Amino acid sequence: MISIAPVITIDGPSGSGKGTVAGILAKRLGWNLLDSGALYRLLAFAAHNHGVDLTNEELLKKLAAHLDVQFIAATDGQLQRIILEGDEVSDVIRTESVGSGASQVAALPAVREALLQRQRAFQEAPGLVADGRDMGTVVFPDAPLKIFLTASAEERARRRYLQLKGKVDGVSLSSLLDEIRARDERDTQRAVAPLKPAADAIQLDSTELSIDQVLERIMSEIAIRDIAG
Ligand SMILES: Nc1ncnc2c1ncn2[C@@H]1O[C@H](COP(=O)(O)OP(=O)(O)OP(=O)(O)O)[C@@H](O)[C@H]1O
Ligand SMILES: Nc1ccn([C@H]2C[C@H](O)[C@@H](COP(=O)(O)O)O2)c(=O)n1
Repeated sequence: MISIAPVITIDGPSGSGKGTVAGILAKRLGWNLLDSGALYRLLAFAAHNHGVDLTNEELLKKLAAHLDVQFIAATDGQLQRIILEGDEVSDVIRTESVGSGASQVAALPAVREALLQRQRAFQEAPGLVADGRDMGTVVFPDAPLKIFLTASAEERARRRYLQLKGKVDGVSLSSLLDEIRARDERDTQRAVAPLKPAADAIQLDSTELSIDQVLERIMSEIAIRDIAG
């Protein structure tokens, strides 16, 4: 009998806490992790390095298909590391400008198609926690547990501000709020795989919840479904 590794999908807008929660959950369950947003960020970053325009769908499709990237799993006390063309880029791809570039290339159908199989290849035993925008709707439509994590734009900008303050020069709460709203607009309004909850997703608003409270809710959904052994 072929057994397919179970997938937990966590989709939602920027700053809702998907990446944080997915990382902790994967570690707790001992499962694999797919940070799908990192793939779009890596593509935007590589395009910039190679002088490829973010509207050139044909060249971006080729770049996406040949992206030389390695994800090194988190170890005790260390987050997952990301290597692009031999260089560690774990931090440099996290800026809001790379995020905005990622959101632009992610709107191109040929780019999404080129990255689809690469994302599905992360579905390996004993299981996968995948976070992004279309994990539950397009990439893993049969996942036994789908979470759609949200928070108000103001709270998400506040979280991002706290995250970047002291690390990045010139961050302001109001410009972060503008950038988050612009990214929400692009990610929800694009024609292909827009950000939206899957019909069978559990919607969780984390505006008033701590990270631990979000995890607790998800752990109880995992227990109800008995999907983590
Ligand atoms: N429930 C929460 N309460 C307070 N802070 C939170 C909560 N969830 C996440 N955070 C913090 O908010 C920031 C953004 O979280 P995270 O990067 O996980 O969001 P994200 O949804 O993955 O964003 P993106 O899609 O842009 O990568 C981090 O500093 C994280 O620690
Ligand atoms: N499954 C995904 C993941 C990400 N994107 C796009 C849209 C985001 O604005 C951008 C960066 O993602 P983040 O790292 O902030 O989660 O990438 C997407 O379209 N589909």
